[in-house]
Amino acid sequence: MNWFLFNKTLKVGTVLKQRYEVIQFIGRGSYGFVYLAVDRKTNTKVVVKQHRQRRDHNSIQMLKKEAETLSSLRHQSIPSYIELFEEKNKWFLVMDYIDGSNFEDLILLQGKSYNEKDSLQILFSALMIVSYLHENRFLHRDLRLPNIIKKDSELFIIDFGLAIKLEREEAVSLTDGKSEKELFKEQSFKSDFYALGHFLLFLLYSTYEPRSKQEQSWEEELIISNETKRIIRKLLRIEDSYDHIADITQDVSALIDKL
Ligand SMILES: Nc1ncnc2c1ncn2[C@@H]1O[C@H](COP(=O)(O)OP(=O)(O)OP(=O)(O)O)[C@@H](O)[C@H]1O
Repeated sequence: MNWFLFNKTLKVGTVLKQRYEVIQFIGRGSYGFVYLAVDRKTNTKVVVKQHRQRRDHNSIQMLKKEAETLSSLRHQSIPSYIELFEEKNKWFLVMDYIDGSNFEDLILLQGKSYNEKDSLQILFSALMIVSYLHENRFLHRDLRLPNIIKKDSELFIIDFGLAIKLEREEAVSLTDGKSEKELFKEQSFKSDFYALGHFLLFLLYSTYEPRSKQEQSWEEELIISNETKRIIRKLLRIEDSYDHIADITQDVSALIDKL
């Protein structure tokens, strides 16, 4: 197989299934290409993900798994599944397009900054969506800045490529010398809590102005309340971790009211 030709991206103007017209190439993900397209049937913008042939992954399987996850979720803050299809030996997944900006772009490109209260309010909105996932026994396992989108004042979570349905939760306690990667990917709800801890830290760092040339720990660098520090420590499992998402939501909401 000619890998290069197989992995060529679609041209703007290509119409798939006589329905989806590619209008923009959005990006190259770990296992596929992502396009913005217009659904001629509904005249709305959609996202089309195309698998990319890789020697080391079964990208078709991954795309199918993402389609299965998306099709079993229904939430106003998660893109709706439209369809999965094969055309000319390539597989495509179509979903709603969320016309907003992800937090990586908001902070790094647009220079947005979030104070302690803003950051906790954003975390609270993310927790509402993750609660829905966890209630349905799904773990997202990739809650990073590029996968959390803000559209007007609403938050959305995208990219269910690594999500899994948890049949049986791994018993996990403290970090036990695990690497960051292992903590993100663990088959436990705590892996999403861990990612949300990092998400909160990134939001808080958006207002950070270095006061010393020496690099310090986040607890020394960030000027935030002890309560927020404690929430982060628990999310990152530096101390007694959270067991249930409802406990996080409760702590965050009580603290927002206080600040
Ligand atoms: N439903 C969507 N609405 C808006 N933008 C989207 C949507 N899905 C994906 N994108 C955009 O395309 C980019 C890549 O998509 P996605 O993260 O799902 O692909 P991936 O192959 O899993 O990538 P990665 O390796 O970065 O995880 C996202 O960062 C986002 O900018």
